[in-house]
Amino acid sequence: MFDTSPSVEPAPQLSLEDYRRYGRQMILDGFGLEGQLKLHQASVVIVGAGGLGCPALQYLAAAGVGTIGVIDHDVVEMSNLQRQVLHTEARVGIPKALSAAEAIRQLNSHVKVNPVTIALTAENALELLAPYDLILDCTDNLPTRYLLSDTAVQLGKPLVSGAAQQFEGQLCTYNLPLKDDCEKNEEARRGPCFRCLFPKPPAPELAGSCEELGVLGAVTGVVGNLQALEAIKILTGLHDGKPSLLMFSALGMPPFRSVKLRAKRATCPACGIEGAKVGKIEETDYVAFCGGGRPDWVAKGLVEGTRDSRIRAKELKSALDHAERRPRILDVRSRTEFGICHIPGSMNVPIKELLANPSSAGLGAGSADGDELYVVCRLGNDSQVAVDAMRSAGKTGVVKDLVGGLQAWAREVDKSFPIY
Ligand SMILES: Nc1ncnc2c1ncn2[C@@H]1O[C@H](COP(=O)(O)OP(=O)(O)OP(=O)(O)O)[C@@H](O)[C@H]1O
Repeated sequence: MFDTSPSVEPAPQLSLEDYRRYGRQMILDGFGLEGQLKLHQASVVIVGAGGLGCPALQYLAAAGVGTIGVIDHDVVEMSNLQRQVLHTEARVGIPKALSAAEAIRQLNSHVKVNPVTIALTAENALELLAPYDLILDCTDNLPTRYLLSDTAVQLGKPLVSGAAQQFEGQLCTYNLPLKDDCEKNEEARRGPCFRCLFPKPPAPELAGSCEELGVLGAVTGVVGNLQALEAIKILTGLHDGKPSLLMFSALGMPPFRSVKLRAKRATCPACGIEGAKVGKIEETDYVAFCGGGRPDWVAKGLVEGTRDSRIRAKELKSALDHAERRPRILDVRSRTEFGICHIPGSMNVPIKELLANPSSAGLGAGSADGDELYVVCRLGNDSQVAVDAMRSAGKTGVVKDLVGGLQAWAREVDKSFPIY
């Protein structure tokens, strides 16, 4: 017997153009019209429109995710174009969130894009992330990673986190809704959070940045694409709901390895059953918690109360030209680097030596403890660590570090300065 009763047609909610555009993925087993409609109704927020965020955004927009938020406080620079594939030469200097939004509109005008051009901080994270179903961590610093994880736990949302450096990358979804778990408790039905895996941040000297260590653009492309794929699988129900940590090494054979993750840590202060009240972690100073150099959204003075310990390149130039008593400059790079180039009249105390004895640093011949002292390095990270150490060791008077280091000096003050 054939079933001759009329089939119940789903109310068509996609336009004819949508069927043409998304047909190749809609014919996949397990995806179908239903999968496309789920993407259509979904909202995803991407924090960081850099090396990971650009490919992730591109594939999520192309796949037809209905609403996409893009949060990034930085502007496009020429050195970004090697891997941040949504930005262009013509958009150097404009905010990355706006540049990415423009690229997405050109790719898929049906996607609703919400660009946000300020940094995600403990003060605004709940408000900025709450409207979305799923969060992508495409950032490059530990304070933001802990902040995103804690906020995702608090909001009960999955966090697809990517990382890439040099030839290597990592992918993990935190707070993943589990499928093969019959626990009744909603909180227990989620996978581990970032704090479960990394209860303590690594020592600052072990957490290098792409700016310092380099990264191959295609590596961020691989990880960013995997983040988009993971998000699509979760949103359409194709994900197996088993948390794992995927490691990628471009030079390894095989290049991919993955480890299964166990349940969340019972004692995790963010999400563990025995921890503090779930999702109610009290952390607010994520930068202090992680130690080390401040991320650029703090360093550039984008957060209240951080400006007074820093000086910009043009201000330093003016202080050197006009001060009655010439301020001293302390260069904390290695002796080799100092030998290549330095601002005339600078003293050199390499950062390691300075940290071993911060109380006497900066006191060159003929100087007094209260003199103005400006600390410089190549990029503006070690100089912050130096200033913090000197202050903690009781140094008084004006002690500031140069924002963006000698690279900023070469960019903004002395174009012929031979910084490498
Ligand atoms: N708290 C934050 N809020 C918003 N965006 C963030 C935050 N932390 C980092 N980001 C953004 O994440 C992105 C990380 O991408 P990536 O490391 O490729 O870029 P980059 O910082 O421009 O690189 P480089 O360090 O080489 O200059 C950056 O665009 C950065 O501005």
